[in-house]
Amino acid sequence: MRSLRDPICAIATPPGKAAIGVVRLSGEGALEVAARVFRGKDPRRLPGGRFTLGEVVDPKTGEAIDQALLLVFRAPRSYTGEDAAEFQTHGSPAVLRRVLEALVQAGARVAGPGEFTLRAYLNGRMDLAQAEAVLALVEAEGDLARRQALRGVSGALSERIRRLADRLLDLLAHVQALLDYPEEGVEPHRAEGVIREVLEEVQALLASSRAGRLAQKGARLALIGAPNAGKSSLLNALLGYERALVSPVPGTTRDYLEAPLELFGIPLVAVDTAGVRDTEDPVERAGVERALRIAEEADLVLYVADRSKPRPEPPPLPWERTLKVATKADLPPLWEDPEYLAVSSRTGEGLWALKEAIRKRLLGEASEAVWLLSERQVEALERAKAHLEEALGAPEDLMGLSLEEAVGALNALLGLEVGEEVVERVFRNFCVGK
Ligand SMILES: Nc1nc2c(c(=O)[nH]1)N(C=O)[C@@H](CNc1ccc(C(=O)N[C@@H](CCC(=O)O)C(=O)O)cc1)CN2
Ligand SMILES: Nc1nc2c(ncn2[C@@H]2O[C@H](COP(=O)(O)OP(=O)(O)OP(=O)(O)O)[C@@H](O)[C@H]2O)c(=O)[nH]1
Ligand SMILES: [Mg+2]
Repeated sequence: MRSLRDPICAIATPPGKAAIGVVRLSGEGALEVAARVFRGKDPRRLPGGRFTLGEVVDPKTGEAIDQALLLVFRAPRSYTGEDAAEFQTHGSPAVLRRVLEALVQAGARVAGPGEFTLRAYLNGRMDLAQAEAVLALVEAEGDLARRQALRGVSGALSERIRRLADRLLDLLAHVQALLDYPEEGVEPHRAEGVIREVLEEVQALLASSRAGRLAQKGARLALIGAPNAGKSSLLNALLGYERALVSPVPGTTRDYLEAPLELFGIPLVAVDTAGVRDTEDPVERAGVERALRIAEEADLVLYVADRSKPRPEPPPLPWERTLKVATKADLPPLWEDPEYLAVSSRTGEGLWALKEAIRKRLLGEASEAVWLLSERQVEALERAKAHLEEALGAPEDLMGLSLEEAVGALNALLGLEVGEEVVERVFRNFCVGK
């Protein structure tokens, strides 16, 4: 791993022009480095938590690069836990690049991805689960992902994991006592009760991981049905604006069409497709084949059928991830089926219920308390689960071993006693400057 205390610097704001840009600096000697590039009050004499207005200058030539606000942080009261500084300049790429160069000339090194947060972790400012939550927060696209990630950053998930580990450690102490002093200690069936409770919570957390992934990565929602069923109209109704062409002519949508749609904070891509029917027209055929493939690949399919026409024969669809929708509910129905949600794109009737149904199908009943935020966290909990299951059936002398392994897995989730490779892998995914 790289040196862990030397001064590092990075542009923290996104590439491109903006009103303000931020360059961060952190590490031992950061304020000395800052002093070499700053004309104004001496950063070395500023107390932490203060800012001052001055100029960033080229340390070799003294040329002014830009006006800047300088923020000073003093260890351990900073994001990283080290001495740190931030330069807030005008947000032009030309300025930010020069400020970064100046800092490098003054003795700092350009930070690797996630290196600021890595230091925050190594300095005990946050655990590994919180660091992953920082990553998830930076990457959050929908409001749900943002909310979940923020809970992780503030330590709600870590707190839950720590409580579970504590319970197992208590139990472990009892089991040990039982072995050492067999006449006292715990009844075996009490141990089983505790393990079962912990196991249940672990399983609930694991069940939340699917929802967490969905909130982060979003989902694809495919609208499939016969020509003229009202797919494009439904897409427009869900979006709230006229994205797709609608007409009374069957076969209006020839190729598929994608539109981003945020539903209850979940980032979705809704895909409108060509109406599915047997046809000789090669172009239309290609569209139909595409539609069916899109259904196969979608996270959720809306099978759309017109209730004001004779009931159509449905195409082959992945029914376990399909919601059935009966459209044109404002017209007199020719058929009814309680499995179908009746909606009208024209009046908006049933639209809210459909959105609710989509949310439920995607997120399941996952409680919104805390969610797992990475594959690594899922793996750690899977391991904890396996060892807890092992402990359930085991005689007392072996139960202790399995409990220890389970505690180890929970601790690993928090980044306690994990190897360098694990830590490196977590931070590799970060962006530079975080
Ligand atoms: N300009 C700026 N904005 C930012 C960050 C940053 O690093 N810089 N953050 C980066 O992710 C987030 C805020 N996270 C932070 C967490 C702790 C400290 C910090 O200095 N904590 C000290 C001092 C607290 C105080 O003075 O009240 C401490 O906790 O001791 C700073 C930012 C979001 N906004
Ligand atoms: N009354 C009523 N008419 C609707 C409703 N939804 C769609 N329509 C009409 O049904 C016809 C077909 O709608 P589209 O949305 O283009 O149907 P589609 O499934 O996309 O059709 P293709 O692209 O040809 O596969 C249009 O004339 C719409 O105005 C509805 O809720 N109520
Ligand atoms: Mg259409």
